[in-house]
Amino acid sequence: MSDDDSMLLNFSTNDDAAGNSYKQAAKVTGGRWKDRRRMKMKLEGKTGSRKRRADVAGDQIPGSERGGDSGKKVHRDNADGPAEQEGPKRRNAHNTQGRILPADSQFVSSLFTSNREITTAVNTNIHDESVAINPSNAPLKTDLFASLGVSDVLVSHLEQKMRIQKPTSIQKLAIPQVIANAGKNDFFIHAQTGSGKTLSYLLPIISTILNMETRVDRSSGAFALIVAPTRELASQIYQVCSTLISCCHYLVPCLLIGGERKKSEKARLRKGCNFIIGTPGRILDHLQNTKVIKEQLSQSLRYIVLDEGDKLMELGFDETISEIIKIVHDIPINSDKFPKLPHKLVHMLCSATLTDGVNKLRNVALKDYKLISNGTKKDADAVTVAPDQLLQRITIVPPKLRLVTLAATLNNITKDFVATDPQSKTLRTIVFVTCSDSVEFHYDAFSGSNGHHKNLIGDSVRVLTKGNTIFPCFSNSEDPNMVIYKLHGSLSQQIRSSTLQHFARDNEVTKGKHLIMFCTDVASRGLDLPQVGSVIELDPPFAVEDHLHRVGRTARAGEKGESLLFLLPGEEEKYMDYIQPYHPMGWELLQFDKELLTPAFKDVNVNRNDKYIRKDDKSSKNKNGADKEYEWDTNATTWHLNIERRVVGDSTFKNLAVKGFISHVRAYATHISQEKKFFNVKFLHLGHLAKSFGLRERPKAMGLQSSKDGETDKPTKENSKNKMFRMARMAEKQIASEFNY
Ligand SMILES: Nc1ncnc2c1ncn2[C@@H]1O[C@H](COP(=O)(O)OP(=O)(O)OP(=O)(O)O)[C@@H](O)[C@H]1O
Repeated sequence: MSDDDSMLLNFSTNDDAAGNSYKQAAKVTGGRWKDRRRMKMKLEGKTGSRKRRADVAGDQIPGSERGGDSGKKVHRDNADGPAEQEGPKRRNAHNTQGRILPADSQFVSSLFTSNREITTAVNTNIHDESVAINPSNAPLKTDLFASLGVSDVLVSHLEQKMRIQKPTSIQKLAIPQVIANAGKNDFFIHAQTGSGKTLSYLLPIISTILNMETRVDRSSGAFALIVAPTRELASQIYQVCSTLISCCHYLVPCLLIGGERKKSEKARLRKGCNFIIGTPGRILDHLQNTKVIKEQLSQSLRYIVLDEGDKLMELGFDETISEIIKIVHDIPINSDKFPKLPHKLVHMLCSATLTDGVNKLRNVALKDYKLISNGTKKDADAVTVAPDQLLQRITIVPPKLRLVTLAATLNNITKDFVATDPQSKTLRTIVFVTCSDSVEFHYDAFSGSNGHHKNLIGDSVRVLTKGNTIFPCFSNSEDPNMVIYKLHGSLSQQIRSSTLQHFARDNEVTKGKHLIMFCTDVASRGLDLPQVGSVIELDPPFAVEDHLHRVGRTARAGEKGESLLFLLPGEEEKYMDYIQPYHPMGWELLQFDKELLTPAFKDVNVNRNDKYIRKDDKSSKNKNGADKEYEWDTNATTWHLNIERRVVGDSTFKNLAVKGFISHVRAYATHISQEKKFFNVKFLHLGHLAKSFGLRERPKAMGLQSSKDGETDKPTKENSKNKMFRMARMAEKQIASEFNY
């Protein structure tokens, strides 16, 4: 990999925004010192000591064929100065064949050249559209909750208030068994994502409490302790529980999660509650330090539920869980007080996927357990598959083109949504990346380009406003119907909760809009968000189980849903064979250029962030003086150039790009060992990958994160590639959750 292999040097700063003069605009601060010096000399009317050939081999000409692999020379030659390279002076340069370029040609970047070849020619797991599909996690057609032993009050509440009429298959299996066998067995509930596992443990617990026909209230003590791996999931379970028991106002739930004030949690515990729901660390903290929680649990506690068991283990909560179980076991049960409740503690473990971690937790937490699974294989090693109705798509995209292909994908989804004349509907898309820094970069890249947005919730939600042209389907005159969100573990708990709430609720701001959330795996587990039409995995997950959980945010409870997985050409292509067993209904393999970029970028005019071209260059107009329409690949290239220009011109954005890139590479090194053969940091083309963060080259010459605008970057002793590998190795040794949360 050469230093500047296919890296672009021919772009200008966004002087539009700054309103600067030509000279100021040419003050490019990024790039290598040689390039900056050459540019400075040029501006001062001096020429460089060494004349280079003026050939422009490999550069793209609008409408010309893609290809060519001689980017290196081109970029060096084109490093003269931003305005000039794309301006009229350079228009008579030669192309690869020595042909004089037409006067109205523009030089555009080499986004489409020097990319690694895609070797997968045939889809080995074709999704057959002609096969009729029954949604695998949908409610059943004939069964009723009443026949499963659910209390009458709950049944009518479910039907009338929650619009839930029929049980799903896992609920049909779990509810009667938990009601009948509680006290004799523990339970391991294992079912697909979105199949209603939450109700499959809450309904039998609440029904058992209601069916004992003993007067209970908040002072009766806590009957169930429910532990979830993330604060978001714990809050969601708390919401579901609150909604369910709103039909019996005397029952009260209590939420204990990290990030909240312990003092107010203590006060709530003191008032009394019947269900304690929380994250492991905070629950253990209260068990060890808050006297009143033990009083709440003593005598009444009968159920302990560990939701998303594998994630609890993956996040390293095994010791915490063991400690919680030990403390809880030491609290005496008074079976005389509630004789109709189970006489001993019932442990329940829930998971959509089975990992070694779950097996370990099963051994720690469950005794004499019954497996309740709606899988085809009735053993604990059954493979969980993606919901049948999920339309999985996969696209193999060269690293340089990841960002622009993502833009195209989001653009296409929006266009399709707008075509349905949504009015009061809301569409949601979740984009998964591996680390917080990458979330920050993508969030800003897709929302903060030109200040045409409205910030909400401490700037974690941005409503795009008129004039925002970041997506190719928008023009200055259109009102963009997109709201962009970010969610990751480095945000404060308050912001995380408010952002998620805003994303999940339909309101005046979100009505008729396409809501796009950039997030880490913090949103991959258990979250039940309404109308999520698409999930995009821009970065493949750290482990295949996470893939199932991520795609499981859509196609829930029988609804339709689509997901798109981005893979890189090369070793990552083999990942498809690896995940094939999880997708028995097959997938569509999309060609990123024909099926994603072309529909998004053809027949649109991508705004140039370069006023010299737009205002003075007649070549950008057609005979009638209107803007000329370019080929889709030129539009895609221009779109990408706009991002690159922003990186150069906006030091804050540049910092986000550099941090995003570095963290992305570090996170890449933390794929689990079984999957390293597909995701090995050594296979990454760092230069090309940097481009997908809007960087001209990997952040060697950019001084990593330390350089301030206008300052010269300090030379580093260590070769940046080695440094990247060293950091990756270091990161590997650290706990993987750093990147998740
Ligand atoms: N019987 C039912 N009929 C209709 N909708 C249901 C039914 N049971 C649950 N749901 C809805 O299905 C959605 C998914 O439920 P839930 O979150 O419990 O799934 P899950 O199996 O826990 O998924 P995950 O594994 O992703 O956590 C929720 O919106 C819930 O309200």
